[in-house]
Amino acid sequence: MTHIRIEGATKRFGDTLALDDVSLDLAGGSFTALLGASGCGKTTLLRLIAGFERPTAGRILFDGTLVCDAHQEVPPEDRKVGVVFQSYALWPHLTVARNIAYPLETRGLAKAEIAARVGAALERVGLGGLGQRAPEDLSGGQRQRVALARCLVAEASVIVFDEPLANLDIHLRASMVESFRDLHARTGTTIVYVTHDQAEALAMADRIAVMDAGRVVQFAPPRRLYAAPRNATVAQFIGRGALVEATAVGLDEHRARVTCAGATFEARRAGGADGPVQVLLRPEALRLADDGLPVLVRRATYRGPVTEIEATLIGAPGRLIFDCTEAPPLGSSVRLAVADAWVIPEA
Ligand SMILES: Nc1ncnc2c1ncn2[C@@H]1O[C@H](COP(=O)(O)OP(=O)(O)OP(=O)(O)O)[C@@H](O)[C@H]1O
Repeated sequence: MTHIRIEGATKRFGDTLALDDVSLDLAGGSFTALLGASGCGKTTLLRLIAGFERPTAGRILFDGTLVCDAHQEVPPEDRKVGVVFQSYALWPHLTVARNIAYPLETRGLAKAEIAARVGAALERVGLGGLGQRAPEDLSGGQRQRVALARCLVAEASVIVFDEPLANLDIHLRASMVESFRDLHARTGTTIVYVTHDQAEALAMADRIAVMDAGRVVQFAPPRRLYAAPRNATVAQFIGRGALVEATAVGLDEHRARVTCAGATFEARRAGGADGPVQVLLRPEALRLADDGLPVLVRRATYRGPVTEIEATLIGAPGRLIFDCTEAPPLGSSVRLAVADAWVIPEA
C-alpha cells in the first residue's frame, strides 16, 4: 500500500515539454487512471513513477521517501513497482512459469518456494495448469495475465499499467477489466493505469487524472468528473454530451437559472459570475417534452436499446444529442425538457 506523491514533476525531451509541473497525491491502495489524448504525457508520467525516466524538475516520493528528482533516483528494481505494458514483454524462449518465476530467481529463492508461488499466482489470474506452455501458445488476454502474475509473485506494492488492453478484442477487454478490479480489491496494491479509453477509466479507477498538454487538468473520482467537469476539454473527453452557449443568472452558489435558445432551465454550478457561460447537457438529462429547448432533428442512430438523436438548437448555435426509444422524423422540430445541466467553471 504505497503512497505516491508527485511534486511539480516536469519532463523535457529536447524542445518538447512532455510533463509540465504535475503534482498528484495517490493514496496507498488507490487505483488511479491517467486519461487523455495521445501525446498528453500519460506514459511519461508512468515511466517516471516506474523509474525508467528521471524528471527534469520536481520529485516523486514513495511513502515519504524520495525515489527520484532531477539529480538522483532509486532504480526501477528497487522500487517494488510491477509493470504491465501493452506489448506483453514476456520472454518468448521461456515457459509461462519461468517468465513468472524470473523476479524470484533473481532474488535467489529456493526452487520449491518459487514453484509454489508461481503456481499460486497462476491460479489467481485464472491460468492454473498452463505454466509449461510457451507464451506464443497463449491468447493476448492470457499473456496479459502472465504479466500480471509476474507482478503478483514479485509482491509489487505499486503496479503501473500502460494501455494493457489496447491489443485485445472487446470481450476480452471486459473480462480483463474484471480481473484488474479483482486484483485491486484483493491485494490493495497501489495502481496507476494509463489509458485513452474513458470507459475503462470510469469502470475501474477510484480517481482519474485527466491530462492535456503535459498538465493534469482535473483529478477527481469518476462520478465527479462526469457530473462536474472543470473545463470544456474534460467535458468533451468524458462521456457523451454537448456544450451550448447560454446566459446564467445565479440562484445561489450551487445553482443558476440558465437561458438558452429562448428556453430557461436550472443548472448546477460551482460559483462563478453571472452572464455568458458554457453549459454541459448530457443525453440522459434531456427528454422529449411539450416545452423546453427547441431543436431540429438532424440524425438518428440506432444504438441497441435506444436511438441516439443528434439535433441542432433552433434560434441559437449549438448541436446536442439525446436518446429516445421512438425517433422523431428527421427534419422535425421538437422540444426537450432539461432535467440536469452543468455550468462549465473554467473558460
Ligand atoms: N523519449 C522521448 N523523446 C522525445 N520525445 C518524447 C519521448 N517520449 C515522449 N516524448 C514526447 O512527449 C510527449 C508526451 O508523450 P507521452 O508518450 O507521455 O504521451 P501519451 O499521453 O502517453 O501518448 P500516447 O497515448 O500516444 O501513448 C509527446 O509529445 C511525445 O512525442
